[in-house]
Amino acid sequence: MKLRGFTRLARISSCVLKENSYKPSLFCVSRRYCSSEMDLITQAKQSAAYQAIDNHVKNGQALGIGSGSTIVFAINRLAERVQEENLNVVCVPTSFQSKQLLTEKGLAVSDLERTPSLDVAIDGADEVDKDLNLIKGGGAACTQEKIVASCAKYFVVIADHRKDSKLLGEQWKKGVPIEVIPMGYVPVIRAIEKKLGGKAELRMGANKAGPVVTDNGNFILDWKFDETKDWKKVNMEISMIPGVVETGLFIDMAQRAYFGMPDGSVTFREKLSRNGTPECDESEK
Ligand SMILES: O=C[C@H](O)[C@H](O)[C@H](O)COP(=O)(O)O
Repeated sequence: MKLRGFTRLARISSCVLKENSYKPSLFCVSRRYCSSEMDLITQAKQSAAYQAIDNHVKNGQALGIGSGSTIVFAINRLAERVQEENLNVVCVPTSFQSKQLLTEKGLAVSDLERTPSLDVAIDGADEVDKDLNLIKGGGAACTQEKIVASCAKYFVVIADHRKDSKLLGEQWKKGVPIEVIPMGYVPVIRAIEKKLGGKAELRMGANKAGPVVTDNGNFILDWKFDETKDWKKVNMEISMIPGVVETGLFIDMAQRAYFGMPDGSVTFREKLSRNGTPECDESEK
């Protein structure tokens, strides 16, 4: 299978996940995409974002577009491709931020009322574990991001190398973001700490007095946990607490994650189906 000019490398078919990479020396991914003023992390974000847009976006698609600093590069690249290749794509944003960026770039914006079924969703992450489970919500956008990702046939994550972990919590030390209804935030904190231990805190605004308010008018808790968890169970337990709107745990949702590396290469990890073949993004064929 060809990935926009790059040959897919050998499969590790006995594993549930496949690791692969685009080397800068062979493929010049980031050399093509990066400018010298950028620092290495910024370059890594851009390389991953560009690779994902180049591999997964095709004419006629409906796309879910995530939020955060990495997605900015994906939107830039998408706008370039739409203009250069005259692509007809429609984008469903996951936040005010991504809606505004898409609008500024002149890209067609839709919503889940008009476009409830998406071909591909692309989004950043705060951490990605070896099984492609994610922590998201560092920018308080996890609820809309999870809804949009759940509407996509294929969900792609883009991140710099710092986000790549074996286990959740290894790199990301700020805890699991949890969106809550404002009047219930204290009982939710108490319930989480009683059931699961750790410490949950109300996220406070940086340049605003008082708490961070999400695009949905809610608050965000950041739950710092003590040890590695059964994340599927934890996610369900937290979701059951009255007052919880959504968690930033994205369990078993992502099919592929691209990581921009400090040397300019891009690696990816993808989920394989039971017979050892990748869970395909149909548009990639
Ligand atoms: O709420 C924010 C989102 O989940 C972001 O996708 C996540 O925080 C990653 O953001 P960034 O690309 O800025 O690291």
